[in-house]
Amino acid sequence: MIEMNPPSTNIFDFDPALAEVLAHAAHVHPEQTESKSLLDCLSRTLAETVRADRDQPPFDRSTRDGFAIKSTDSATELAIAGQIRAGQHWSGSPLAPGTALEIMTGAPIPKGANAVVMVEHVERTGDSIRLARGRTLRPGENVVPRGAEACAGDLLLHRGTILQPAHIALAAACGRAHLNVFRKPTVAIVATGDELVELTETPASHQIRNSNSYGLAALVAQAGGEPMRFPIAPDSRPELETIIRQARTADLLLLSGGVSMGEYDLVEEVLLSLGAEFFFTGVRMQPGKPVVFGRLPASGDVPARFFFGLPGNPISTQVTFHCFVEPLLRALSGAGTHPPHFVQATLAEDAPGKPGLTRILPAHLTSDRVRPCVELVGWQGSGDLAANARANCYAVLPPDRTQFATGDVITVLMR
Ligand SMILES: Nc1nc2c(c(=O)[nH]1)N[C@H]1C(S)=C(S)[C@@H](COP(=O)(O)OP(=O)(O)OC[C@H]3O[C@@H](n4cnc5c(N)ncnc54)[C@H](O)[C@@H]3O)O[C@H]1N2
Ligand code: MOO
Repeated sequence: MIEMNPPSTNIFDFDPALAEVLAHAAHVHPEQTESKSLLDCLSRTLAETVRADRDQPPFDRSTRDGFAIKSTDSATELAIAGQIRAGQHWSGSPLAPGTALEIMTGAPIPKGANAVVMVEHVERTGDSIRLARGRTLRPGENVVPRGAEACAGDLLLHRGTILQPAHIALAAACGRAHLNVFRKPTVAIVATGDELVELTETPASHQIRNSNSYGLAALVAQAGGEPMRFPIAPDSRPELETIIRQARTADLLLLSGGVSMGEYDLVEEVLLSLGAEFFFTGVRMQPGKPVVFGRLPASGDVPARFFFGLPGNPISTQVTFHCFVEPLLRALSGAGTHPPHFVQATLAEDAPGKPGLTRILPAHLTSDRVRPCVELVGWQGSGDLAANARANCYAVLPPDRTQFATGDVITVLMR
């Protein structure tokens, strides 16, 4: 699968193109790690394993405010022998038959008790209680036994986990104020095109603001990379070459624009002159058809580097990022091989396919809590950033049909 072909002949269907990226991602094993304080680890990739430092819960825990009793006593009147709050433990003698201990949520179950009856489910008379009429209590009810969630030493978080708030909370429960995470991969972003101006400049009527560098930087940061924005590269071989030589020091190189058929689309030519191998130079998809994926050889101290030439049209740039760049970037950040985030949803309106092309169109996903529904967002083509901002996902229309009908279940690319 991993082979080198002359650029212009290497056009893939969508699925093989994705398989090609994932095949390369599977060989990526970053090594550099750093220790970070726990809250700085959000969205970073864990470079170690986290084990339970003690049983969780560390004691048989009441899950309700109520009374700790022996379940076999539940039919009788019980004398209240004392109270246990969360943060306390019962230092008196084990619960005697015919007695109950008032207990709060989160408090340890005293010896002799095996269940908790909720305070709302008892009738209290002075210092004694009785289960309310019709109430019964099973052994273990409203109690989580010691170690039921995890035993000391159990592996709770795997190396390669992308740390979400749920993982941060679990690491905190294990007493981990710091974690070892993989160093963020650096990603050079080079926008090409003579028509581009930076945000700080006032564009002339024929000029375009360099929005792709910002869109890509945001996508890179969201996907766990460290964006490095380079100056705009003009459509000139020597200047493009100089910027690519500087940018290849990053772990991954992203170029936008200059990959189509035009006379000034020089990106592939310059990459080839630098010894690049090309895995694909186009994908039968829309938008994003001219997308290029390859690798620059090692040069001096700089190891071989993957690169993507992303089409300059801003929605093509973003769609091809989600489909191809993000999986490789995740691998470079230590998270292993992850395909893009696809889900299934029901089409809420008819949608036109294009035989031979996988269409990945800006769309809006809603859910009526029974099933997710998706509808296309009207757009003016792959330069329409306003339509893209109105969308929250992309509808994936496979290449084998001219028409998709309301009610069809289709794939959706999340972003
Ligand atoms: N004869 C053909 N023409 C085109 C083809 C084709 O197959 N045959 N493919 C079309 C498709 S599809 C796309 S996508 C574009 C991609 O072209 P490039 O990657 O070479 O991009 P450019 O021509 O440089 O720019 C396209 C478009 O995007 C705007 N752009 C570029 N960079 C930025 C940026 N950094 N920020 C904002 N906007 C940007 C640029 O101004 C153009 O409007 O080619 C089609 N043509
Ligand atoms: O990627 Mo091009 O924008 O298909 O339109």
